[in-house]
Amino acid sequence: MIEVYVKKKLQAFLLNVNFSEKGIIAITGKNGSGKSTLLNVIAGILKPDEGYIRLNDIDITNLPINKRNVILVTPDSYIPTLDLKKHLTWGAKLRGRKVNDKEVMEVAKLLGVPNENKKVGNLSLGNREKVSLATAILTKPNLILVDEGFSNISEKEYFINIYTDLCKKNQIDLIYVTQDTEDAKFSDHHYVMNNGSLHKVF
Ligand SMILES: Nc1ncnc2c1ncn2[C@@H]1O[C@H](COP(=O)(O)OP(=O)(O)OP(=O)(O)O)[C@@H](O)[C@H]1O
Repeated sequence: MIEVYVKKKLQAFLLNVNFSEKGIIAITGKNGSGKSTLLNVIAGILKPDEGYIRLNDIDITNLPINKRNVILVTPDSYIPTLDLKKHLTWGAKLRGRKVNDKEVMEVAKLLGVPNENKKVGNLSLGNREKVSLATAILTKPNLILVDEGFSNISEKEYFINIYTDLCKKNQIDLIYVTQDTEDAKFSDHHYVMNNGSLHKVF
């Protein structure tokens, strides 16, 4: 369960949101409407001017980024020089979660992460996105935030369905931001961001 009531001013732009949901949440909206700003505030990269963020009843507003149990995935949140298997185990270990090889293989197979020992930077764009998203799942945070992280994946529908199922099975809330309104159909709740404010569609 994620509860957000925040205000954040960036020059002429004002983010002003208030929502409370659990499960799979899609946020769509035009360029510059404030989607990334909201994810950055929830992840702790930007500090709100006012308000709070609660995750599973815990106030995380003032916790440092690595203590929130939240992972933000952007199209470039991977380490290009790491080999694939190390990447999948590294992300989790860094956050204090030991994953065994069996678990890594299972998640990688389910998500169609390529089974070759290349450096992540040498994979295709879509496969790099899969590696970032798989690493996030293996860490088992309370919340995953995905900022346009599905855009280059081929068979996107198939992938998002499996990814959202995996989140649910692991009791991970997921907020994904996309400019493609069609992508919202995979969510339990859909919001549109318009000029810093959220409007609920379903
Ligand atoms: N560091 C910053 N300083 C000042 N203004 C900023 C900063 N970051 C973002 N903004 C402004 O905040 C507004 C929201 O931007 P944001 O990137 O959150 O939108 P978005 O919906 O994610 O758009 P996009 O899809 O292009 O990423 C924009 O007007 C942007 O110019």
